[in-house]
Amino acid sequence: MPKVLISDKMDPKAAQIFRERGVEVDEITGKTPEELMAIIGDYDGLAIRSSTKVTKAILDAAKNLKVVGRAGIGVDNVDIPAASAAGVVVMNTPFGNSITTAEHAIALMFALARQLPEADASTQAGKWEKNRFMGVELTAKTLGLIGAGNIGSIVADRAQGLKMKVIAFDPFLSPERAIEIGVEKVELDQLLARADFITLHTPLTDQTRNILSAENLAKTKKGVRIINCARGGLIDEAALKAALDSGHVAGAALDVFVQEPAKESPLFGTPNFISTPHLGASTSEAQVNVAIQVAEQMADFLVSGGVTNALNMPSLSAEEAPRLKPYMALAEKLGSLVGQLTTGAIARVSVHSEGAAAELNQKPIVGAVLAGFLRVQSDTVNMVNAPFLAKERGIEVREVRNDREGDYQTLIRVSLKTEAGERSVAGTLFGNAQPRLVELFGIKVEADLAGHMLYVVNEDAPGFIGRIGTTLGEAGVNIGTFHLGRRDAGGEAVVLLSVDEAVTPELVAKVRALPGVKTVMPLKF
Ligand SMILES: NC(=O)C1=CN([C@@H]2O[C@H](COP(=O)(O)OP(=O)(O)OC[C@H]3O[C@@H](n4cnc5c(N)ncnc54)[C@H](O)[C@@H]3O)[C@@H](O)[C@H]2O)C=CC1
Ligand SMILES: O=C(O)C(=O)COP(=O)(O)O
Repeated sequence: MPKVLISDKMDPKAAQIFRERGVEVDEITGKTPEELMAIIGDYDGLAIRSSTKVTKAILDAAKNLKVVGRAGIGVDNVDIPAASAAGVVVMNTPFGNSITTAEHAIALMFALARQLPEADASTQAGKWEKNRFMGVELTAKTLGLIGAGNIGSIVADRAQGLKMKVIAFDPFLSPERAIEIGVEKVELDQLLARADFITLHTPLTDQTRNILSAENLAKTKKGVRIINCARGGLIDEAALKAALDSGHVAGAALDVFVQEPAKESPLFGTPNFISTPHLGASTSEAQVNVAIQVAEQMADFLVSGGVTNALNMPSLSAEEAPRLKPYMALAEKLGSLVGQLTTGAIARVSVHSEGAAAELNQKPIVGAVLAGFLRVQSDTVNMVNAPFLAKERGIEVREVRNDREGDYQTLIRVSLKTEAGERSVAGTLFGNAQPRLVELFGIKVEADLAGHMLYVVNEDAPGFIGRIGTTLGEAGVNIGTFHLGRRDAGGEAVVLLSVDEAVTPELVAKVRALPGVKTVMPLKF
C-alpha cells in the first residue's frame, strides 16, 4: 500500500480521501528539515503547503518518493529541477484557492483605502479619532494588475464590479484574453504612471523578482497604494519602506514577505502599512478545495498512474492510464531494446505511432520510450526525468503519428539516429495487452521482450540453430523461447532467444566464435 506524509497543516479531508483511496497516511507537521530528512525515506508521497521546503537534500533522503503534491498554487518552495532529476512528480492545485486569494487582495485594497486596521486599533484604544482617518473611494480609480492569470483576472472581475478601471501588465496576456476579462493591456511603465492602486499576481521568477524596485516605485503615481498577495520578493521591501516614509506611496498591504515567517521587518509599525501572515489562501472553502484536489491527484497517481496538474510531466487521466499502460510497457521495452543494441552518441530518437496507438496521448508513450532507452545508462531514470535527461544530453526527440493502419492494427516504431545512421525497431500489442517486437532493424521477427535474452546476428546457413542450441546447452543454459528472422534466404539473419539466466561473457565469446556469427549481445528486460 502506498504511503503519504502530510507535512503541513491541511484540511482533514485530505487524510480522509487518502485512506478511502487505499493510501496509508501520516500527518506530521512542524518538523525541521533535519527531522523531515530522517523520516521521508519511508514515504511514496509528500503532501505540502508553503511551509515545507522540498530541497535537494530532502529529495536525496527521499529514496521511495514518487510524488510531491502542493495543496495550493505556488511551488517556489519545491526544487523542481532537483525533483525532476530524482524522477519525482510535482503537482499543484492551480485553481482551488484562487477566488479566496483574489478576495484577500480586494479586502486589503479596502483596508488600505479606509485605513481599517489603524482605525480599528485607535477606536478600541478608546480614542474615537473621527477626524484622523480620511479615506479614498475606489469607484472610478485605476487599478493596475501586475500579472493577469487566474487570480489577477478574478481580481479584475471584482474590481470592475466596484466600478474601477482595470489596466494590466502581463507579457503573456493575449489581446483577446484582455478583452474577455475587460482589462486594458499596458506596458509596465504606463501601469506605474497611471495606477491609483497596484496589485501583484505573478509567480516569483527571475523576471518578476523586485519588479517593484526602488527605480520602479519612483515611477509610480504619487499617492499610489500597493497590495501584494502573490510572493515576497516581488517588491523591494527596503525601497517600499522609504517610499512609505517619504509619503510617495500612500499605503501598502503585504500578505507575503521575502523572509517567511516574517517575525520582524523594517516595515512593521510604518504608518499606512498593513500586513497579514500569508493568509491569501486561508479560508475554509479554499482549504477544503485544495485538500480534496491534492489528495485525489496524489492517490490517482500512486494507485493508478493518472497524472493531473503535474509541473514536470505531461497529464494522463486516471481513465487513460489503464488504456495506456500496455502501450507504455511496449514503448519502454522498445526503447530499452534500441538502447541496449546501440553504441555511440545518439543524435535523435523518433517515436512513430500507427493505427490505434496514434489515437492515444503520445507524451506518456514518448516518455516511456526515453525512460527505457536511458535506463540502460542509469537505473534511476523514469518517465519524469527521462525527457530532461534526453534534453541535457542534446538528444532531439521526435514524435510522429499516422492514424492509418499498416500491417498491424496498432504499432509503435522507435528509430535511433547516430553517426552510423538511423535504425529502427517496431512492436505491437497482441490482444491489446501483450507487447510484441515485430521488426528489428528492418528484419521481421516476432518476440516477447522479457527477462534475459540473447541477440545474435549471423549469416543465414543450415545447421546454425543446432550449433547455438548445443553451445548454450553445454553451458547449462536453458532456452525458453527461440525467435528467428532474416532479411532474405542466405543473407543476414537474427536470432533472439530468451534464456533462464544471464548469459556470461565467456558464453557470449563462445557463441561469437561460432561460424557465421557477426554479432552477439546479451539483453535484459
Ligand atoms: N498569498 C497566498 O496565499 C497565495 C498566493 N498565490 C500566488 O499568487 C500568484 C499568482 O497565482 P495565479 O494567478 O494562480 O497564477 P497564474 O499562473 O494563473 O498567473 C500568473 C500570471 O503572471 C503572469 N506573469 C508571468 N511573468 C510575468 C512578468 N514577468 N510580468 C508580468 N506578469 C507575468 C503570467 O503570464 C500569468 O498570467 C502565484 O505566485 C501564487 O503562488 C496563490 C495562492 C495563494
Ligand atoms: O497557493 C499558494 O501559492 C499560496 O501561497 C498559499 O499558501 P499556503 O498553502 O496558505 O501556505
